[in-house]
Amino acid sequence: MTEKALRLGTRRSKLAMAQSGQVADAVSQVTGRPVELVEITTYGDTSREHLAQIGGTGVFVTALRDALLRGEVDFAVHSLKDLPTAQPEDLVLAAVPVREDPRDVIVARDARKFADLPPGARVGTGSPRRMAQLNAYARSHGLDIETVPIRGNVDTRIGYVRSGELDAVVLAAAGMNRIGRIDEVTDFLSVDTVLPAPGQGALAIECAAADAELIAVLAELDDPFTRAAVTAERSLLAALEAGCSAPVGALADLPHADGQIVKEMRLRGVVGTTDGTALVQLSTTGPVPVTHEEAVALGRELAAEMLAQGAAGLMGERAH
Ligand SMILES: NCc1[nH]cc(CCC(=O)O)c1CC(=O)O
Repeated sequence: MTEKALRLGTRRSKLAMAQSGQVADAVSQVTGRPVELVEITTYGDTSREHLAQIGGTGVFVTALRDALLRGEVDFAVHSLKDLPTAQPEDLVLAAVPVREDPRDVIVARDARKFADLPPGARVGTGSPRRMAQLNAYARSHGLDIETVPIRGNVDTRIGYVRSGELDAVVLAAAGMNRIGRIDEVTDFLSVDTVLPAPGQGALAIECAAADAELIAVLAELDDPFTRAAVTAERSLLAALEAGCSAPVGALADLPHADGQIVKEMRLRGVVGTTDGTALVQLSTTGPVPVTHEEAVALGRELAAEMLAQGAAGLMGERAH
């Protein structure tokens, strides 16, 4: 007797296929059912226009969500940092698995560290958040670098370094890990230097709100701490009224996790101008949130403090 396969909708990119494959294995384990990958092409995969012009990374998500809503697939896996903060009514985040390394990394020529890049170094990134923080660090440490806007998948981005067109590119550690290319990283950027995007390194497993049976099994893959952390980070992003391409970094973690039981969660947030001349960076701590509402409140609280310090003015036209 063969059980009917669960259908997992996925984008075709190397990163999407890698993370969908890993989740497929985990779901197979907990459900005892085979999982079949269903490839879905999104507008973001075929368009060459700059992401900002086609409405941010949300475009990657829309086609998957449409397939879920039409019942063509049973569930989908997203990079949490690419998910818009508004949750569609008929879909639920059934699981947020344990987060991987949230840091940004660089892949640089001659195995360079960020702080050792030669004068005039050209550093590729299409992310205003990365530009703002790298330029701010460079200014305060007397580093002479130029950030260069690029887009494209991981292969394309690393290709700019291999061809000599750029001295370094910035990527997410989690993505490099998932596609098996972590060995090519030449420097892991401390979160004290560059706060990651809200939700970076975490995955979201989404399915139809009506599919109670599937929701119940997917819940086994949920990590409550990761979920609380990314909820606080995304609440901050939403309360700043910023989109996924805004220059906003956020990370919720445990302040002193060295072997002790920690009851406090720290939420850090940053907003800045892409040239790095102005940054608003603040943090707050609260009891480890046990409810969704507590995590949301922590994010809102920090956003209010950041707005009081002029955060809105630094986000420019990207604020909406
Ligand atoms: N914006 C694309 C994207 N979405 C998620 C990841 C990496 C994996 C993750 O952060 O979970 C990446 C690539 C990158 O930023 O280098």
